[in-house]
Amino acid sequence: MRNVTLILDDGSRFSGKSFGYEKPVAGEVVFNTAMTGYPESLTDPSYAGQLMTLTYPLVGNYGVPPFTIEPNGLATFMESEKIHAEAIIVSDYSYEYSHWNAVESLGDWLKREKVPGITGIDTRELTKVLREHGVMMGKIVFENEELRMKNEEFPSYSDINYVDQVSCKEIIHYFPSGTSSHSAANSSFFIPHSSLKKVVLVDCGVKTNIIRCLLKRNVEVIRVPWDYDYNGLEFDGLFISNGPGDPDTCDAAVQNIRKAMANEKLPIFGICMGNQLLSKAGGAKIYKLKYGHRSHNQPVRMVGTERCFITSQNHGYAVDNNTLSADWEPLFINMNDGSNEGIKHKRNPWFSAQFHPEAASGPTDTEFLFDEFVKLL
Ligand SMILES: NC(=O)CC[C@H](N)C(=O)O
Repeated sequence: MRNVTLILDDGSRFSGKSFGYEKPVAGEVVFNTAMTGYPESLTDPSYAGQLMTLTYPLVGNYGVPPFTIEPNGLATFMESEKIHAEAIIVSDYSYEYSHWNAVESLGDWLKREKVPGITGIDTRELTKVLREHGVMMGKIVFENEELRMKNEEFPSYSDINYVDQVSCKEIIHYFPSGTSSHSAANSSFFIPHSSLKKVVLVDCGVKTNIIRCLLKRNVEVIRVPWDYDYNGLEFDGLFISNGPGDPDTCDAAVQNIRKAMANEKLPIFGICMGNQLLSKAGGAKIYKLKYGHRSHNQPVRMVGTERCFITSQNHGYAVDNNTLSADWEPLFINMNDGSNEGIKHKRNPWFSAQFHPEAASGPTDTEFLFDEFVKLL
């Protein structure tokens, strides 16, 4: 097992061993405190550009499910078509695995997808450093390659438009019957008539379980590239997806949402990046959290009620509640740090959640938000 060093932007170093693909990588080092869910998290496009540290110490013991694809083109058990995180950092990788649905080990999957995995890292100490300092860039350097990497600059996470890298490049039309069709984004696309409600899904890096949650509610989903102007199409609702990176790099999406808002009756629902882009379209500002929310047990309160939900989360930016205009109000608030967890318009059917109601992985307690959206269509 090759020795590796994780070097943070502030100079801190952590030594470990490689159990994945051997390739030096750099990215924003973040931590996730969930106890399970590495197949879903690794394939969540919102982790693009990030080195994912898992604080739960024992990782890999339930292996990896098969990468089977459904007739509609969606992966059965994964959240996208490949691993998007730059690397995974764990304390104690389990070489043995056992699970009814496992077909390979985490290490073999990482090697196949050319993604580094490192074990033997004191993830408790690493997380303490990130909590004190805030998230920072880091690189994984392999033994005997230190010199080559030494003078390489850390890229700046917030300057890169990761959404553009992970969004679909063509329009994909999904039907609840379990099929799909593709059209080039520059063709004159029209939505064929059917009796079902149609949702345009702005793909900033959508997780497949969001598409599954919509299809399960018997709506057609028209998935479009993040910067596609869908405003000439005929549809019943607009959905804005999760996605990686800084929402300030996604201006084209914000402009299109603003145009869509000319129709005050059009239902709009956003998740995570979708909450941030809807907020920006409404005039609010976004800031970067010190170390983000990445876990399965983030408590949020529905504003105006005493109802609290345990949610699955993965975000590093947040909407500044103080910058919401008079037409908008917070819909959910984080019980740990008081930050915004969703917004809603006071008159129009427009709302969003900073957390993940589709879970995958994590608790499904807030999946009812999809029901609320579909009822509005
Ligand atoms: N999962 C997401 O959509 C994350 C949104 C954004 N990239 C953030 O980190 O805040």
